[in-house]
Amino acid sequence: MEIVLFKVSLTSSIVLILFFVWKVIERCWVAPLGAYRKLRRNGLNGPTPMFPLGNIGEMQKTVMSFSQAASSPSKGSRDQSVVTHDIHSFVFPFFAQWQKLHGKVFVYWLGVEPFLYIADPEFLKQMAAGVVGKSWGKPTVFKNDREPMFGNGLVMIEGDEWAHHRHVITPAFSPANLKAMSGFMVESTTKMLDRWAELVNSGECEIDVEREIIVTAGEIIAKSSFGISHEDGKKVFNMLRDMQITLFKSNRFVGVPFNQFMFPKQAAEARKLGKEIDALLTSIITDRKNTASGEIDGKTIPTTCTNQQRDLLGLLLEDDGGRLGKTLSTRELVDECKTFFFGGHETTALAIAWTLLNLADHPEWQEKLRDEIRQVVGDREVDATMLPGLKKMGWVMNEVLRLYSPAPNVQRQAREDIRVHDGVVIPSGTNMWIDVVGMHHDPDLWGADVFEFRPERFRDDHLYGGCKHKMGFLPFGFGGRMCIGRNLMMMEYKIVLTMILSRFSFSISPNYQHSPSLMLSLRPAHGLPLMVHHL
Ligand code: HEM
Repeated sequence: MEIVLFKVSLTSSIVLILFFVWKVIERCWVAPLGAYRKLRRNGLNGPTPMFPLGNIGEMQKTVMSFSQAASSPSKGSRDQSVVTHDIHSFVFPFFAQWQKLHGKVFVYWLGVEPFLYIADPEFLKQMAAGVVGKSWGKPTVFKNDREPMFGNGLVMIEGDEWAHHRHVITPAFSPANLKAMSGFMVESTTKMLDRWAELVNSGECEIDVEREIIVTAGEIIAKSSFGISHEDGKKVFNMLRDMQITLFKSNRFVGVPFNQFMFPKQAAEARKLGKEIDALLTSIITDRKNTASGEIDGKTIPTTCTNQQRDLLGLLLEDDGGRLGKTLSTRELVDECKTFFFGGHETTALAIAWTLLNLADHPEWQEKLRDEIRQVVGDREVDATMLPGLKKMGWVMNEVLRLYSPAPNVQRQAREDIRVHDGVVIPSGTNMWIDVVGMHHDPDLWGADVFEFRPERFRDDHLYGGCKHKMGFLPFGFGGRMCIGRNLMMMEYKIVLTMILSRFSFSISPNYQHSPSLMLSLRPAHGLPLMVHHL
């Protein structure tokens, strides 16, 4: 009997081990090889991958040799004190190199995941023509990787679920609703500028404006999203930032099978932070829901207290005959609040920070914007109604979003086969990496002055800045999945910049090193120290 039992358990263990080995082989070689052959049959080629790492090894080597060349004092090296806008080969050296060999559309591999690289707006136009918003997917590898940040929020969900969330959330971002948030922006910016004034008065004129503005934008988005009190806001903000840093440290091998086991400490830390953040947001949302329903612990509360706050969460909770926020569960609202935070604060802050760098480099544009502010705002406190009058500021914003797009790429996944043109079909499951920085710095699209800071290119063509192709300027993405927060961003950008320019002038600090780098967003690798002076 014992021998029989032993044989049965031995056989099941062997079967289990064989099954596991087969799964590994299938995941690491068979499935990727099948996808690789299918892509080649469809005329989509690129650098040769080495499974299971794909092209990650080559990418890391290119980055290393590029950084060594950039830091070497030999002839031809890059002077980091000079603000050159020719940054594509600096931010994505491997894409710049592969473009030379394979053109503006090719396939590369992150681990066992194929990515279709696209920097050709005409190809993008043809590809996107027949795909509606809810038919786009998001790369599964990033969904897993960024789950603690975005959960099942709008950035990550797909299909009917995405259509439902987008439909519920869109009205909250209407210009009329956003107007109520300008007060948060003025309040937090005043606090930041008072701090700058103290520093300057005490003789400390060098300020890392990137750090300062990221903190302020975090505070603004926390207030605009969930309207929480300063202390709660700070707590959620710090936890969300810690999580972002933890996740960034552990995402070097995205797409490589079992990569989640490579950084167990960071993964556990992110999970722990994720749970704490979710618990705090859940309690905030539950309180707000109870307040909205007019009941706390079964007791009716006075109607004067049930008026929802005019922040995004309040707008999503507003009862509109059962059509709006009531249809999002607390869990879904938690994920959307996290999504607004991560999708909204760093991108907006970086747009402002890169603008300050460019204005520091072009004092004549500081003056032009100050003149405009004097005419449009005068001595009054800036508010949302004045912003459309700040036209030149709009050109500057677009030019900065072109040269230093805080979202340097757009990521999508084909949920079904997509026919681009005769002979080229993108197979279902293929991920897409649309290289926004590549297109924004392409002389074929922008002409010989592509690397110059020339906001006036948006004077004559305020939507596309004279780009030769309408899909060549994509700071907020494209189609039905385009950024939902762009109006909020524009409002914050203009309010914060108006307030800074009205109180201070600035120039580039001798300690600034120009190194735009990819850290989820496009950031200055060594901060952004400017010399700040009272006007
Ligand atoms: C300079 C500032 C910003 C930039 C450059 C930016 C850029 C982008 C880009 C490129 C996308 C992807 C679009 C696509 O797939 O086609 C996106 C999506 C999104 N953004 Fe923004 N964004 C900014 C500010 C904001 C703000 C302030 C918020 C909200 C508070 C926000 C919330 C979102 C959300 C929720 C999505 C997902 C939309 C969807 O898939 O339906 N963004 N953004």
